Amino acid sequence: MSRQIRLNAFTMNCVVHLAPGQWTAENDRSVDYLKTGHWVELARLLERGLFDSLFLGDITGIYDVAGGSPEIALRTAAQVPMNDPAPLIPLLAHATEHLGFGVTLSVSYEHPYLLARRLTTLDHLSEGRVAWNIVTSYLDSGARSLGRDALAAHDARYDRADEYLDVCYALWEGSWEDGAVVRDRTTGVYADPARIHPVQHAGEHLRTDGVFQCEPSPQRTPLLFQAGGSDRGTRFAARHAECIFVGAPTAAGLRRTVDRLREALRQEGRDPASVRIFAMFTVIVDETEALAQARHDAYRARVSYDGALALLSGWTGIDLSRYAPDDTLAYVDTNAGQSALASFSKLDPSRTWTVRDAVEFVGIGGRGGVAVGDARQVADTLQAWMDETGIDGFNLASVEMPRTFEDIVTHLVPELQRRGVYKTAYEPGTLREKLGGESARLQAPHVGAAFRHQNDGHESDLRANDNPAS
Ligand SMILES: Cc1cc2nc3c(=O)[nH]c(=O)nc-3n(C[C@H](O)[C@H](O)[C@H](O)COP(=O)(O)O)c2cc1C
Repeated sequence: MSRQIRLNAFTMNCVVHLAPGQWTAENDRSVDYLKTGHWVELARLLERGLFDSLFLGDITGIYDVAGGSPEIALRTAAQVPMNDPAPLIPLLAHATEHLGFGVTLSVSYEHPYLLARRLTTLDHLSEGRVAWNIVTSYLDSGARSLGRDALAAHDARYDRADEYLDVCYALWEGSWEDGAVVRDRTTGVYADPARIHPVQHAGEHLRTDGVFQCEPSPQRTPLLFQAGGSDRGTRFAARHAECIFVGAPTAAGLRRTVDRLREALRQEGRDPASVRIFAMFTVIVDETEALAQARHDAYRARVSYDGALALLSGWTGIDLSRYAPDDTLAYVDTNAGQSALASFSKLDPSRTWTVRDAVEFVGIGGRGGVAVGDARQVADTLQAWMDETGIDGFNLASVEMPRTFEDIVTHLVPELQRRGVYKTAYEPGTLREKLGGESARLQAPHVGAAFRHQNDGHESDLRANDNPAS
C-alpha cells in the first residue's frame, strides 16, 4: 500500500512569510493577519481539509543582512512586521476540534521555566494539540535587540539548547507526579504536596530550583518539532525531535538530508521510522493544468526580488546584495543557518545555483519544492517526492492567502483520498497520538521520558535531586 501523506500548513503571524510581493494582489488577504476572523477561518478551512496542524514559524529580530540594514525587509514586509504566534493558539483551538498547532519558540532568550509554563498553558487550553518547534535563533539583529553583543556561536547555541531541553523535561515530566492533582472538594485538597517535586538544576548554562508552576497538561511535554539541518543541528534533532522539518529545493538534496537524519536517529538508539519528517513545499493547484500554470505565471510576475533577497540573506547570514546576480553560490560555514546555504550549494551537486536563481526560487515558497498543475499532477509529484526521499509529509506554505489552502482543500485533498494515501477522518486523542504516537505522553527511548518521576502511584520518597536534570 502507498504511504500515507501528512499535511501541515506552514505560515507565520505576518504579512510576508515565503511569498514576498504577493500581498499586493487585490484578492490576497495576507494583510488580514491582524484580524482574529482571518485566523479562525483559516483554521476551520485546514480542519475541513484534515490537516494535521497549522505550523506557525517565528523569528526573533529582523532581516538586516541584505544591504546591511533593515531597510529592504521593512519596505517589502519580508517577515516584518511579525506578531507573536502563541496568542493565536487558544483562539484557534476554541474554533476547532482536532487541528494541531505548531508554535516556534526560541530557547535562546528566555528562561526555560517561563517557556515551559507558556507551552503547558497552550497544551491545556488546546486539550493536547500543541507542538513546539524548537529553534535556537539565527539572526544577529535579534541578539542585539535583546541586549546581547552578538548571536552566540552556531554550535554553542545547540549545546546550550541541549541543556535547556533537559530543564524543560524535568519541569514537564518530573515535577508533578501523575495523581498529584487531587481536586477533592470534600477535604479542600487541590494537590498533594508529597507528589510534587522541586526541580534542582545547576548546569553550565542554566540554573533552576523550584516546583514547576503548572499542573501537568495532556501531553506534558508538547510534541517536539525541530528544523536545523547542519551537522550539529542534526545531532540535536536526533536526540530530541519527534518530528523534523526540512527544506530543500530538489528531491535529490532532500533525500540526502533525510538519509542523514535517519542515520543520526539510529546512532542515537532511536527507531529512525518513529520520527516523522516533513518537507517544506508549495502547491499551486487548480481545476486544470492551464489554470494552475496561469496562476503560477501571475505569481512569478509579482515576486519581490528584493524581499526574497532580504529573506535569503537573513537565512544564510550572507549579504547577497554584494554579489552579482550571475555569481554562483558556494558553501561556506556561517554563524546563521548553515543548512539554508547548503540547500543551494553542496546538498545537490547535480545543480549549481546563481544568486539570481536562488533568490527567484526563494520568492515562491522559500527553500522548498514547488508543484504546479491539476490535482492529479500535483498528487503525482507529492507521491514521487515521498517515494524518492523517504519523508512522511509536507509543511505547505501559501503563495496567495488563503486561496492556496482553499485550492488544496478543494482539489488536492479529495484526489489524495481517492488514491488512498490521505486520511478521511482524524484519529482521536492528542496531537502526539494523532501523529502515530502510542500515548499522549513521551515514551522511552526518547530522552525526555527518562525524566518522568519513577514513583507514580506510590507515596513519594524521592528527593528532588534524584531528578536526572540535576
Ligand atoms: C524548514 C525550516 C524551517 C525553519 N523555521 C524556523 C523558524 O520558524 N524560526 C527560526 O528561528 N528558525 C527556523 N528555522 C531555522 C532553524 O531552526 C535553525 O536555526 C537554522 O536552520 C540554523 O540551524 P542549522 O545551521 O542547523 O540549519 C527553520 C529551518 C528550516 C530548515
